[in-house]
Amino acid sequence: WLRGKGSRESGLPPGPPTLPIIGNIHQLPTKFAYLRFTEWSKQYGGIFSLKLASQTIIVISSPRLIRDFMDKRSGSMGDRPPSRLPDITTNGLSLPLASGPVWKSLRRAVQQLLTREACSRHMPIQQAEATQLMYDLLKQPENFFNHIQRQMISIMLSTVFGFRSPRYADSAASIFFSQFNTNGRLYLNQALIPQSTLYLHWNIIDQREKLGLTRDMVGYLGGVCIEGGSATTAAYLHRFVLCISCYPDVQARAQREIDDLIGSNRVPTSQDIEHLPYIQAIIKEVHRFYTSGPLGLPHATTIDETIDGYFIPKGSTVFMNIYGIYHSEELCERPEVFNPERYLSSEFGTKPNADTTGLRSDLHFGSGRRICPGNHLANSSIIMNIMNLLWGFDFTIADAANRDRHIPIRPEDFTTGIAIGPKPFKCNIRPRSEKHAALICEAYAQARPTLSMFEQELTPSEQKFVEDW
Ligand code: HEM
Repeated sequence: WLRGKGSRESGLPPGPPTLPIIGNIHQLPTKFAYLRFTEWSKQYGGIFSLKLASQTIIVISSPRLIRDFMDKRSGSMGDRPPSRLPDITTNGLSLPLASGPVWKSLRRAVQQLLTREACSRHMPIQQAEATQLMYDLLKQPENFFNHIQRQMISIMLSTVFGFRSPRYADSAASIFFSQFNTNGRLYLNQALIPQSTLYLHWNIIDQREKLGLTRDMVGYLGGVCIEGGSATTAAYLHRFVLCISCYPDVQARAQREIDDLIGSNRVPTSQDIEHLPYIQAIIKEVHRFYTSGPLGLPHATTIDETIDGYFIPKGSTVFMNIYGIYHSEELCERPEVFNPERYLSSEFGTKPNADTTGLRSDLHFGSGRRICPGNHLANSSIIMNIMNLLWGFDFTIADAANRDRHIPIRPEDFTTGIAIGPKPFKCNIRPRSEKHAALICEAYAQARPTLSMFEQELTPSEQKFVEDW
């Protein structure tokens, strides 16, 4: 039964030479696989294959093939490869890893929570939370890393469960995270959460049977939203702070743009973004430069497929090499440089005459029917926070070693978890003027009634924090 094991079957896309039995296992790095995959894509092209013993891995680094294969044939590409450990710890109920009817029910429910229309109902609390972030930065700028995480966890708690987390330490957020981390599961505790505040998740519970959800599935859904939704968006904002601190010219230009539109007599609102093309370009460039999930999440094929004359057997694991596309020298001028301007001269930040077939601006959210269901929520948080931060604060990198290196793009400076973000770093954050600081305090006072609607379940120490802060 070992005969042929590890070797590449004829008809598969090309790839690095294999060894008997193990295939390419010995060449796979344990960390930062996207860098090796990107090197291989330069050698073997927009689609290549690897063998891990008898398992076939397909890596796609061509936007055209992502469109034709992963987006258009999403029905046969939308499964996930089996993952034994997470399946044991979550009973197969974790949406990002789930398959078959369980995935269908969970996906329908999450989409209901996060449609564009549903997200517009979350705007007031997102806006109020973004205002608290400015206020937090005024009061304790050195803790910016945690303030950003708190905000994102709090938004997810409010949108999913109807209550917020006003501070980071000993908060509902940390309790949820510790439950999630220790048990690999997160239960919805109805006794703790009054019906009146459980406005959204309650909808899901109400329709539980229609959606085909068990009580356990509802619990896991909440956990996945909080974990997936907050870690990714917080890591994005950490990457933004890093980029903007290391590139003072970009920061100054963005501030000129926002000053011309808004000045210092009011805080930004969500409608302002339409008139801020350079800031829009910064948002895209941060996604491109430091890709959150460089290989997305793996997909799996449910039937035999052919693409561009290659055979892709049923059960193959397929990665989209988002990092490789965003850092392709064929597509981008000097991809290793943080340069938002590239998005002012072309829609996808590509160089003149690049072949942009199949490119889209949201590759970082994945593909096909598995595309990130949290994209609207993430986008609106990102837009609001980036406008606020550039309007209200000056950022300078505090650590001279980082400043001299210009920008730490080295993979070892990044976390390797669910979403790639910089490890904690020091940054000096100061309000741009006393007038800006006063407006931030005023905006926070105005945001308090919205925030307090989600504060009916605070612990006494959280209550004291809210009163004193
Ligand atoms: C900047 C922020 C975010 C980025 C870059 C991001 C990126 C991604 C990516 C690449 C995938 C895999 C898609 C695929 O398999 O093709 C994904 C899946 C997922 N994301 Fe996000 N995400 C973000 C924010 C959020 C938010 C705010 C939520 C809110 C709940 C969320 C919930 C999920 C879920 C539940 C899945 C699994 C979907 C499935 O397997 O059907 N994400 N995300």
